[in-house]
Amino acid sequence: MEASATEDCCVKVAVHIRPLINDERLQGCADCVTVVSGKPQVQIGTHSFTFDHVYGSTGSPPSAMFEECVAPLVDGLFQGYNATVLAYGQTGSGKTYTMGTSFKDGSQTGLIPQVMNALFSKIEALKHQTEFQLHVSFIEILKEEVRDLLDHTAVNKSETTNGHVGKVTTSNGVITLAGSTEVSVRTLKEMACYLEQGSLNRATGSTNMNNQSSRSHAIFTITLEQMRKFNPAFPGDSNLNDSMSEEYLCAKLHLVDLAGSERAKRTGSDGLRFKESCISPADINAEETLNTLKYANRARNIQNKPVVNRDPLSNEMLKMRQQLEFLQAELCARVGGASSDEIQVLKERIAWLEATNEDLCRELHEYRSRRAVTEQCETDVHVADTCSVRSEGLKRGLQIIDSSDYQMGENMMGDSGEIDEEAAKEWEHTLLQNSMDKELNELNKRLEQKESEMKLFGGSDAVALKQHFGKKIVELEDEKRTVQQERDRLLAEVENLAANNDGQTQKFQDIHTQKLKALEAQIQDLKKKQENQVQLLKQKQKSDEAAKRLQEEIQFIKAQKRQNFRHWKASREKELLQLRKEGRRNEYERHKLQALNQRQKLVLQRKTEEAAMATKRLKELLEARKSASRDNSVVINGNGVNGQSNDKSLQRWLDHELEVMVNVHEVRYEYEKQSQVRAALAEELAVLKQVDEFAAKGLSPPRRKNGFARVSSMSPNARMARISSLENMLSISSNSLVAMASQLSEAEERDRAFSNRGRWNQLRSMGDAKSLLQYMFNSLADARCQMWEKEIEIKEMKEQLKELVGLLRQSESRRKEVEKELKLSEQAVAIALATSASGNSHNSLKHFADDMSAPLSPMSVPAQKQLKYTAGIANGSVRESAAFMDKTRKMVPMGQLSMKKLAVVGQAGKLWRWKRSHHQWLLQFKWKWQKPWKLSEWIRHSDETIMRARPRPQALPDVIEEHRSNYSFVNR
Ligand SMILES: Nc1ncnc2c1ncn2[C@@H]1O[C@H](COP(=O)(O)OP(=O)(O)OP(=O)(O)O)[C@@H](O)[C@H]1O
Repeated sequence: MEASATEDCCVKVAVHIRPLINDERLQGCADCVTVVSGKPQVQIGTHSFTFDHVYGSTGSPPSAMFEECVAPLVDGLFQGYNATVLAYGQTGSGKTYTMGTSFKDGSQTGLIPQVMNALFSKIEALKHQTEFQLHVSFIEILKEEVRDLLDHTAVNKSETTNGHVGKVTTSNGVITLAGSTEVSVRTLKEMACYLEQGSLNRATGSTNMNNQSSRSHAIFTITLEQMRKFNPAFPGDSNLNDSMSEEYLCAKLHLVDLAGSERAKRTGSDGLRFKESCISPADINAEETLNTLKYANRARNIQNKPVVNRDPLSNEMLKMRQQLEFLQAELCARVGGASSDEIQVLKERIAWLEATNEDLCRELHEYRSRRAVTEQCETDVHVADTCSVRSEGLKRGLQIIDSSDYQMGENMMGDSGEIDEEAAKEWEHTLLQNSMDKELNELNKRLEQKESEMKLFGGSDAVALKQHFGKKIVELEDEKRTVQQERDRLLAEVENLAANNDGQTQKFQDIHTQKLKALEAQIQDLKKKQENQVQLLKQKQKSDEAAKRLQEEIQFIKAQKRQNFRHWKASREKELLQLRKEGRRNEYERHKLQALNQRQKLVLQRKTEEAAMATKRLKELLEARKSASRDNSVVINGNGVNGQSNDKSLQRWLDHELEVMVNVHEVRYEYEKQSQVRAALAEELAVLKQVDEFAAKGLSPPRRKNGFARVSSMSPNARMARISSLENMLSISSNSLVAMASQLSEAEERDRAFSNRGRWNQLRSMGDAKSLLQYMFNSLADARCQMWEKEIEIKEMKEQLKELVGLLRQSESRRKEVEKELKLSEQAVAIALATSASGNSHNSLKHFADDMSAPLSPMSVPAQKQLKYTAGIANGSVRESAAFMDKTRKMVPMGQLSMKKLAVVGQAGKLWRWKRSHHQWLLQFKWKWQKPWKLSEWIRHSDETIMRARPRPQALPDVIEEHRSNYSFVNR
């Protein structure tokens, strides 16, 4: 921005929405701020605000903040413009984080470190033509005190005057800080060191002074002085020569980390150029976030007039230089410039240059298109190569897959290699699968074989086979014997024939010999067959044994299988039982949880409705106030109304104001309550989620305090149901909180505006003031009297409560005593029965029965009567009180009483009436004030007590009666 271009400009405002931090997440906070997509617009509840920039959440990324918002200010610094960057927002909204005021270990996240980087880069680029001097100061403002953070002595001495800076205001309104350290810096490292040192001093002070950081403003100021050298004849020429002139500029960049907005309210921010508004998106901070956004939105209307901070002398010189330039230009124009020859030469030169330029452009174009073509070709070739390689690879892969003796090619490269590798893997897989299939088939075959063998050898066929082989052997034996006989016969014949020894005989002999040989062969054959049969028989025996063994094994396996099945069945049944048990427990838990969810939801809904009512009422009151203030101003400005009606309108106005205040108080109270409820819900949700995480990892969750013990034992389904219910409730709570925050912020806003204008502007005369004061006095007196009455009532109620508690305790102890006695008497009955059963005399039983008819204790508690009363809240132990029972028993008809006695009875009657009214009151009190769940607990407890107590006094007389009338039964 040049000095000549100086114009008014508005303060620019950017909103930085930080993410929810852990603490907020733990509190179950929800995001209540939304960014309108593509626009620098923020929405919270029903409110909508537009800024110059929005970062974070779903706005622009925070990393762009420096370039878009602060870098132009750094550029402006080099042109002599002052600038200020302010971080405004509630405590914990991220101001320090955004500014980087707590700069540590070279962290680059904040704006200040980025400013320093940009500053030094620019200095480096300009140092050949400009001389720079940099100074920094770092101060902290807490209330009215200014503390120098670069003063070593200031550390740990915040109570002393050391390090404290005096404020001096000069005549032209510029504020200078006397005594603040302004250190000269030469390098980035030095500057970073000072920032770090100052941050450290601030942090130290903060610990000493109870989190001062959120209550104090921190200002880091960078002062840039520059001595620019330039040639006045050619302002654009940066070459240094003897005729150089100098220009001095000095500008400051203030980087301010303001105090938490809710603590230190508005500060004067004259001359600010840029403003970062940090906000927390958490619903719990909704009210303050709204206030911040409203304030920031208003800040956009502040107008600034930037001025270059120039040395007056160099300013004057610059003006003169500009004038000189202007005059020179004018002179040139007037004189008419150069000769026509020169112009001609120049024109020719221009034409030549233009032609050359055209040629060059054409060449460049050709070259570019050639290059494009070459590149395209190269690309095509490359693509073609790749394709061919791929297709080759594919082919090869397919060939390899087709061939049965597939081997993976190790030298395959590139894409084809990948394809082949994939194919190889696939093939390998197929092979493996085939071999496994084969193996399986083999096994199946063997199994089948075995089974057929089993069939062959086992079963009833085996006996038949054995018989068959036996028969076969016998047949063979017979055949053998026949053949042997035939042979013997033939041998004998041969011998006979040998003895005869003639030609014919020789012939017969030969025939016989041949026959014999054939028979011998037959015998041999038969022998072999016999041996084979024997072998077969042996084999058969072996197979039989094997079959037997197999059979035994099968039996064993079957038995084992049966046993396993029994075990499995038993374990399944056990599991089922367990599951059923768990199911029942889960069901019970589910019901319990459902009831709890329902109850809590109802309570929350009721609270939310109450809050909504209060909020609505507040809204109406605020609207009414707005229109009323308009009416009032009309009335007052009109001056046409008599004093009485003016008084009335002032009184109405006062009542209204007070009502608004009370309503704001009510909404704030509801807000606090709602926050507490929300915190409790969030805590439970966090625990449940933690338990869920542990469960997902198969770990047992850590032990919790009493309230959360049941969370750990919840079933996953119950947990899920509870989580969803809690989330639902949290969302309701969050909406309610945001709605309340919105109205509270509105009320505060209007109240501020109202207070600024002056609350008492409505009062125009002393008469008005006096009358209103009188009205106020009366109202106050009324209120105090009412308060006094209420206090007395409370006191009385407290006393009654105390008394009732005493009575309750008394009757409780009495009940216990009675129960004890009852137990004793039961034992006595049991003993008596046992004694009578063992043949004791009628007398002893009679004696016992007499004993039983007599009072059980000196107090003669009418046990049946006492225990017969109907169950209910009012019939709590108070009614059982011994005193009350005594009084009841002592009542006698009025006619039988003397006057003296009547007086006593009258006293007793009074007491009795008081007791009765007291019990009625107690009944009402309990119904009214007891929490519903306590009440139901009480009912259950009292019912149980009665149920336990009731049968005994009834059973006891029955038993005695039975003993009295059926004595023979006892003897039997
Ligand atoms: N943009 C962010 N991203 C992540 N965490 C952040 C961001 N902004 C702030 N935080 C975290 O929020 C917490 C509060 O931030 P910070 O101290 O900057 O707030 P503050 O407004 O300066 O508070 P105070 O007014 O008390 O000084 C810190 O733990 C910080 O790390």
